[in-house]
Amino acid sequence: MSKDSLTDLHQLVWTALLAATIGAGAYLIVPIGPVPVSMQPLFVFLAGFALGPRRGAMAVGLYLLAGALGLPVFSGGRSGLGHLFGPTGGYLLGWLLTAWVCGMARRQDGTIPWLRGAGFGLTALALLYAAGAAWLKFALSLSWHKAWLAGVVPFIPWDALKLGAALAGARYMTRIGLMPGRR
Ligand SMILES: O=C(O)CCCC[C@@H]1SC[C@@H]2NC(=O)N[C@@H]21
Repeated sequence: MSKDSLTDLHQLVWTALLAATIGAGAYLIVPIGPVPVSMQPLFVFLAGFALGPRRGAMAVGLYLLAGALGLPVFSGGRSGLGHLFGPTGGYLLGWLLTAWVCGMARRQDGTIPWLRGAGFGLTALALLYAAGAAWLKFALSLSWHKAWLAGVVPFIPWDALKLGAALAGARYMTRIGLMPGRR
């Protein structure tokens, strides 16, 4: 097998693995209202940081496809198009962009400097909140203020921690040579 095909296979395995971990994170939730605190974003951030923009977004795409087709991978083990386009649909679809923007922190040589990672990560998080809260507002006919209170405020400290953990995790995985190189 050539080195390029091995790299492709390695990337494919990690893409599938990270898609599966996002699904596993859907079972680690704290239901606090229409939007739960969940571990899914940790793995979405990790997919972006560890795989880069294209593969990171592919991992999320794979995850969304699995959920849309009926696998119980959305928060609390839910599934289906009804949930994908339900009140939390803005976060779910927004994760494609989240993973992409986190992935942009990854340099050509695979390194992710702390500051660069934090910059792209926080930008990704702000975009995710904008998509998630705007969708929530229209799905549940909330005021902007209520959408902000239910869809953004309670998550900020936890998501900041998840972002830091994902960044540290991706840097470590890259440093020990666990992540596939670029083609
Ligand atoms: O219904 C789903 O499967 C998606 C849940 C979305 C949860 C959002 S993601 C951003 C924010 N951080 C959390 O921990 N929960 C919300």
